[in-house]
Amino acid sequence: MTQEINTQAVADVLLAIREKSPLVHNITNYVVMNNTANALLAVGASPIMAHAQEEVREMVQISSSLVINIGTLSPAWIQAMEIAVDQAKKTKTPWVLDPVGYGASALRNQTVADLYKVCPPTILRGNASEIMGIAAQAGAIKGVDSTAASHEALEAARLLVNVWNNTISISGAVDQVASAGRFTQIHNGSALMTQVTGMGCTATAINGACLGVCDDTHLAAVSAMALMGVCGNMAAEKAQGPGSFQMYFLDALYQISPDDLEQRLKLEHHAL
Ligand SMILES: Nc1ncnc2c1ncn2[C@@H]1O[C@H](COP(=O)(O)OP(=O)(O)OP(=O)(O)O)[C@@H](O)[C@H]1O
Ligand SMILES: Cc1ncsc1CCO
Ligand SMILES: [Mg+2]
Repeated sequence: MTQEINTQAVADVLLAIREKSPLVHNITNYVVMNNTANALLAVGASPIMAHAQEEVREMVQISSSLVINIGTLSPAWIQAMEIAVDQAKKTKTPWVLDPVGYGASALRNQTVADLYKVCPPTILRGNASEIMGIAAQAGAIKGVDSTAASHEALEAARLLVNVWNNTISISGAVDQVASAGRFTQIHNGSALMTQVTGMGCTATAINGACLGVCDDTHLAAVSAMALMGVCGNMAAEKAQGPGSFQMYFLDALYQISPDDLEQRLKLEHHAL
């Protein structure tokens, strides 16, 4: 279902998360496991972190969405990710991929390719370099500039949307979400977010929460980056540095209201 993308629609997604508390199954990295579970709880979702091959099918079956993050890979985890994605395909559970560090090693590149072979993600959420790397691998663009700004990655996202017909979310100073025919920019956030590890991974987890309550994948992806950005603005007003920013960010996810979104959210829409 395609819905109009505006502040009210984002507020409705937030309220639905708080009302339904969707179970979000995460296979994520060691660095951010605690931060992302706390972020999901603060926004109103229910996190479960589980990566044993023996149980991931059952976890996907009872979850509203699946989040896969390749930040700290090992062979057993990769197998578990493939099993979980296979189960998500069977149960039509929406899933989000965070291709952390794509392009930095053959293992990361191969893992992403193998997961795509099982089933392409409902939402691909990465930074500009990662998205451009995946587009280059898919043959969609010619080369990768590792210092790519998110506007340079938009063309890569457009081509990936054409190949896979899914939603691509590119984070950066301005976040950009691209789906078939639609492209939304989110002008919020704070530079302090780059000084706390795993804010991108947190964004990916929040995408999982939004997908758990919203069938419109573009609206879900925009809502996630809107919540991240506005909470980033709220936290930055109080923080004295990365430590207190992390604390205030978590509080902002817990406290954020439709009014806060109304006052702060800056969305911009374009045709893709
Ligand atoms: N310069 C900036 N100004 C405002 N917000 C920013 C800036 N850079 C990043 N952000 C915000 O920080 C969050 C994470 O985005 P980022 O692009 O840093 O992800 P990432 O590179 O995947 O991070 P990581 O892998 O380290 O977790 C997003 O919500 C984004 O909007
Ligand atoms: C620092 C780091 N290393 C692997 S994953 C991760 C968290 C940010 O993505
Ligand atoms: Mg990242």
